[in-house]
Amino acid sequence: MMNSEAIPPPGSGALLQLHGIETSYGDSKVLFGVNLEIQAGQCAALLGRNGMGKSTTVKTIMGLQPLKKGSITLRGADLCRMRPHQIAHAGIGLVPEGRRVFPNLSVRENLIATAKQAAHSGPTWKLDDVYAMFPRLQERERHLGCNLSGGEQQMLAIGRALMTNPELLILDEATEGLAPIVRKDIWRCIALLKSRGLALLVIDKNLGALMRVADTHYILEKGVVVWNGSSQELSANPRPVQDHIGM
Ligand SMILES: Nc1ncnc2c1ncn2[C@@H]1O[C@H](COP(=O)(O)OP(=O)(O)OP(=O)(O)O)[C@@H](O)[C@H]1O
Repeated sequence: MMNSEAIPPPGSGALLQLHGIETSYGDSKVLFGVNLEIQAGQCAALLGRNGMGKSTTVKTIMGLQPLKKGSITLRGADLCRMRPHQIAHAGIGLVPEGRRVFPNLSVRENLIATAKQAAHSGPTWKLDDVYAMFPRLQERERHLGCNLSGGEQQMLAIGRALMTNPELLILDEATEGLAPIVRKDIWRCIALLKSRGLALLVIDKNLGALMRVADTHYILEKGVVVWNGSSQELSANPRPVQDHIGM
């Protein structure tokens, strides 16, 4: 197990590195020095009870919430002064909580709207690749985003993020509110993405599924990483989950 103080300083070779990040909403501080890192091609899980700062961490990474203190680097490049579209361009794709597909665009238009060239040399995603992963989206190609089921919207949100050709994909509660069979499909897709070399940061309530796919886990409590370690460490000793998440 590594505790959060053991995270090396910026520029240590990780794909994504958060070092001591602090974020507030107005006067109310929510993140108190979060340390986290993800290696290329690895999957990290961000765990914690409701309101502990998981989505705020994601919003801060994406430049959607201003960083008060600390540093965020992608392959050593400083993201702190970048705007959200520049961060996306640098190689981070986001599947946001609540999906947020464009309701008045068709499936195809939603996918094409975010398409861009990869900023890296890894495998790239085109429309046909997304359709191969989610045949249902091809069947519904001409339907508007607002007319899709929750599961189809989630597939579209993932497909849209993949069309930006990220090196790191962040999924915030991607299986929330979906039927079990659709959830299974989303987990299958997450495992496939990992096997294709994409790095992932996943927030989800399903610890069992996370244990199967994640290499490392970070537990957030009141805006601080209180434990981090591997799936093996967590299965050998589930105490941190009992203590900090209550599962
Ligand atoms: N836009 C906002 N304005 C003010 N406070 C906010 C805002 N968004 C979140 N917060 C507060 O920040 C804290 C962390 O919220 P956050 O959404 O990051 O938690 P979370 O761990 O993702 O939980 P959840 O699973 O409920 O989304 C909470 O106390 C929340 O009430």
